[in-house]
Amino acid sequence: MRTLITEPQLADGVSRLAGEIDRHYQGRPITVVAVLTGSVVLFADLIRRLSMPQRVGVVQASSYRGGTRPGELVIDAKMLIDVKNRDVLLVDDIFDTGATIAKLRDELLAFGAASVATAVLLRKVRENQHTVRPNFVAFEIPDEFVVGYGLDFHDMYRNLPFIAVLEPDEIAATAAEFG
Ligand SMILES: O=P(O)(O)OC[C@H]1O[C@H](OP(=O)(O)OP(=O)(O)O)[C@H](O)[C@@H]1O
Ligand SMILES: Nc1nc2[nH]cnc2c(=O)[nH]1
Repeated sequence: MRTLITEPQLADGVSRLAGEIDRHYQGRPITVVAVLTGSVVLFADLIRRLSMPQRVGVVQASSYRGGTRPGELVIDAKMLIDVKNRDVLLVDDIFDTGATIAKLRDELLAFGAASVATAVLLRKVRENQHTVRPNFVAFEIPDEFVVGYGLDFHDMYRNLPFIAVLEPDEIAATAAEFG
């Protein structure tokens, strides 16, 4: 695999992201919502760097089940805490097509959120992206399938402390063993 973003670079990026979010909210309380599963590593690091009072919740969204291309987007909001009249910060690991963020944003507004802002670690620079853009982005990356720091392939690699691009032979071997 080829490292794209190292562990120290990730730490700097998350601190930068937290600084931007802090400056935006100016100490106002927020409800931070993690998009499971990919955002768990970013989420744990980010919320500890934010300085405003926070309510913390989760929602699940999944569309890349076992592949490098999106399939049907399934959202499970059973574990979501009440967001009515709250300023919500939705946190995800990556904005690729943007379908996940766009749909979740609409759902949170439909649940009565007062506002919804979105923060992502990575935004892919690619064509055919949703026009709804994330408000806070730590890194822009090229259009390649990445893993690590929460991002998976067949639920593997989420534990890597860096972001890497998988080589074609690793994609084939991982699919053969864990697919
Ligand atoms: O911008 P998009 O094209 O919608 O892609 C981004 C989404 O894809 C990944 O989730 P995935 O469906 O792989 O589920 P996971 O979080 O459980 O890995 C990632 O965590 C984002 O939520
Ligand atoms: N692991 C992983 N999941 C994604 N979901 C959308 N894009 C990506 C990606 O590049 N890597």
